[in-house]
Amino acid sequence: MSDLLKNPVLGNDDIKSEIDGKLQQEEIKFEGTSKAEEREKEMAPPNSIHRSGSRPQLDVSGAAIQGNFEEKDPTILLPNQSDDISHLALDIGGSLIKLVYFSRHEDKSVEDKRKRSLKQRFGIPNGNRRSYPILGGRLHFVKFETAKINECLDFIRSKQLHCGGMVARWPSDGMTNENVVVKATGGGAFKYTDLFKERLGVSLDKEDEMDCLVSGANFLLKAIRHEAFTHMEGQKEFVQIDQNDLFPYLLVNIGSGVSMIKVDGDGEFQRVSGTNVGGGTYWGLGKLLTKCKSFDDLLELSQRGDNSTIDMLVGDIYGGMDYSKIGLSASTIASSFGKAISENKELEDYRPEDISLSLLRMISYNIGQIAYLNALRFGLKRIFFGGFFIRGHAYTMDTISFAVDFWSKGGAKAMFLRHEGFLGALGAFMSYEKHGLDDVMVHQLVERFPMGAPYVGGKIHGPPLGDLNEKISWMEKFVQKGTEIIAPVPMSPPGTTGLGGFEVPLSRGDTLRSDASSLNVGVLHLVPTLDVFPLLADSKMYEPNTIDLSDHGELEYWLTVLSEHLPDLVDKAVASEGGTDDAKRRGDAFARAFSAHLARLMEEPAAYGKLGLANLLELREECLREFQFTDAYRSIKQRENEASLAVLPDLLMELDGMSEVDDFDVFKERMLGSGNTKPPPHKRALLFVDNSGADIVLGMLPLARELLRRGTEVVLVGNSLPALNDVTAMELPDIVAEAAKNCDILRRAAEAGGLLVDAMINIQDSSKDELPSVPLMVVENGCGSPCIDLRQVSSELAAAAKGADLIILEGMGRAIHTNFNARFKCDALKLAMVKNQRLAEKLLKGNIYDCVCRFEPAN
Ligand SMILES: CC(C)(COP(=O)(O)O)[C@@H](O)C(=O)NCCC(=O)O
Ligand SMILES: [Mn+2]
Repeated sequence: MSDLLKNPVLGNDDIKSEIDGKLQQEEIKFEGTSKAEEREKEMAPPNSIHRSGSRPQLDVSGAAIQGNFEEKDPTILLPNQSDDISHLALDIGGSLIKLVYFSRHEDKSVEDKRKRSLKQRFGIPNGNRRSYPILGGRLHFVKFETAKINECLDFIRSKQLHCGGMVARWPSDGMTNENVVVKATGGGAFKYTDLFKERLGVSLDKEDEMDCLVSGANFLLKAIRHEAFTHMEGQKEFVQIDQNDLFPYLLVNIGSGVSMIKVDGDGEFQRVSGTNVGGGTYWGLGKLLTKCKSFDDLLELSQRGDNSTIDMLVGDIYGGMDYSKIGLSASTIASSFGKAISENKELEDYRPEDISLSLLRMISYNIGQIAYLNALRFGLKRIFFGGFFIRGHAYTMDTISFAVDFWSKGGAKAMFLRHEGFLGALGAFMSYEKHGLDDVMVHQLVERFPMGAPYVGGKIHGPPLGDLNEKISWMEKFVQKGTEIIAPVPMSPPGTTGLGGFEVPLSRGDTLRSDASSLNVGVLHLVPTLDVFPLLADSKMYEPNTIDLSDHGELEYWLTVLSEHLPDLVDKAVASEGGTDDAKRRGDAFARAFSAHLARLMEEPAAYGKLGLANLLELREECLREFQFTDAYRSIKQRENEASLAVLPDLLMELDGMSEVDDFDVFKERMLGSGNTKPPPHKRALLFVDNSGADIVLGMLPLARELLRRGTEVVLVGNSLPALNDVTAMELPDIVAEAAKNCDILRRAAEAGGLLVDAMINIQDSSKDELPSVPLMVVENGCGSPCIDLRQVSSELAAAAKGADLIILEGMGRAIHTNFNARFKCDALKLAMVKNQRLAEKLLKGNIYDCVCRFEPAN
């Protein structure tokens, strides 16, 4: 099916950088429009990323009542409000405060003529974004120690999370906090009511803890693709939950104490059991026995422990033998802490490490066992474990998993949740009447992992980061201290507890993570305009990534490739911002941040969820944007486009002079037919374009022209945000307009597609009396990466796809790294140059710079 050919036109990454004008930084302002903002609006690509300014402020200019004036509490819209305004919910537990807040951003997408004409053509309804409730923004997850509640209050104040959200109540309470009510659950919601009123002026609206745990868990399991995972013998495996087959399940929440809840549906549950031996027990007893100051220290200690010095093992009783008749190996714990009774030792004679591990195993095993017995009692196959006791700690999870596996004889599996500690807080958030999350779909959520935000799923330390400058300083500080942020190093095999039965861990220390410093929780972006690409043959089975990074060798290889490319990318990024000192400082911070991501992923590949190469490449782009490099290749792209446009007329002449277009068997037959049969042209082709310059101008546009000539409508699908030298949807109309000056076919089609509205002035050979042409259109794909995950594309692409019967995916990122194995409902052509020797050999049995042309006709 796959042919390898040489093609000099596709792909071009070897381009030198050039200094470009620096983008002015965003200014937060209250009224009017600053020059900086006007400039940014002009330059911002559709749905451009938000550039966070300093502290969020309310801009009440232009405030207007939405809906009925007679209503008691009408909604007031703040049209000029441009920064984070949040909804906040809290879970105040005995040990930790968990906080979930939502920040909404101004919709910066530009409704230009191209978009208006697309909307008409594809029947996209106006305002597919609900004006209220809030949707389109970010969900943040933050935690604090309850003992340091003042830090939490400072954080809320500094971010103004207590200011009541996007709506103010009319008319009496306006923008003051007086009648602002914050949803809260957990015992602290009662205990700290007065403190919140005193310090922040807000009232805590108490929500039932069990209600919250269940609705938080249900939301996560339905809305996040890789939320649940199993953890056995050090191996983490993500589990795809079928939304329609979620219930019933047992939810085990391990906080200070433990609740076991049988969940039968949304809001349908029963607390069937629990145990008072939980996280508080581990911490409390551990503190007394080891003098450890914190839970995390205690957990850390356990990693160096050997519990056999203190636990009584089956072998201790049976003279080193297994008790195989009842399935107990010699190394099975017969009695936790049991050795202490027969030895003439005092507490000081035991190592704190051993005590901590013994305690951890005792408690985790006990919870796992009770959970399984309850699952058995109610015939539940699935058990999900949450709560901050787990802390992503490999040993804890392995111990719980072992207990469930052992007692169920392999019939039941323990599953864990990435947002383990935030179930209650999320549930409290869900209890706001209008939060907009009720019917969020998996494909509308994108998780991102911003760097430099110690409060975002990170360790509890330092003041909240306000702006980019603080973030950069934070990165610099870490580097100076030589801690945490380290360059990628050759890695050891993925961590394993080597549990292999309920035995002494074979490996510990470095390979066992306590994970207290990185909770593996990112920021959840809600993007209501994302859709599943409707032409996927089977969206449930679709896997965008071709290369599986769970293979250790692949992971190491690609992390090294990205690490080696970093200096060159930083040079380009800094040059794209004028090479100023500020740009250099940001470039440095970006390099450190991205290196830290790579180091983190080397250490724990599944830290950010299921990892594929596409995620890595996207992470790099996101990281660039985080440090305000909005388009590192901007001037390089421009120069390449200009150079290519200059030779386009010659190429078109050459192509027109050819008797037959270079082609391959099946595609050729589909396009040109054989013998006397002339196949009908495709109705509409979607061309997923890739790079700027020769790639688009001399490759994809001439291909589009051939299709148009045959009467096929052409939709050019470009990126929503810049990524490397990829051409964006915003840039395409100008490129097409330039190309159209040399080509009637392109010109008429672009005109018919609404692309040339403003750009028709200099057309040299326009004749007015031509027949109307099939249209050439441009849509954005919803991505800002060199790869594309077709489960999450823009609504305009999804709409355009509905009438398409040919898909052309072009470029290494879109056609090889992702979608190489994707199957579609219609004809699909995958074209790419392979710019990596190893990939060329392994995947295609070819060589670097070979080109792939893969044609897969519709079934
Ligand atoms: C980043 C890319 C996917 C972009 O390729 P494109 O999609 O533009 O063809 C590709 O250049 C890539 O995989 N680069 C790393 C390969 C290497 O340098 O070996
Ligand atoms: Mn590209």
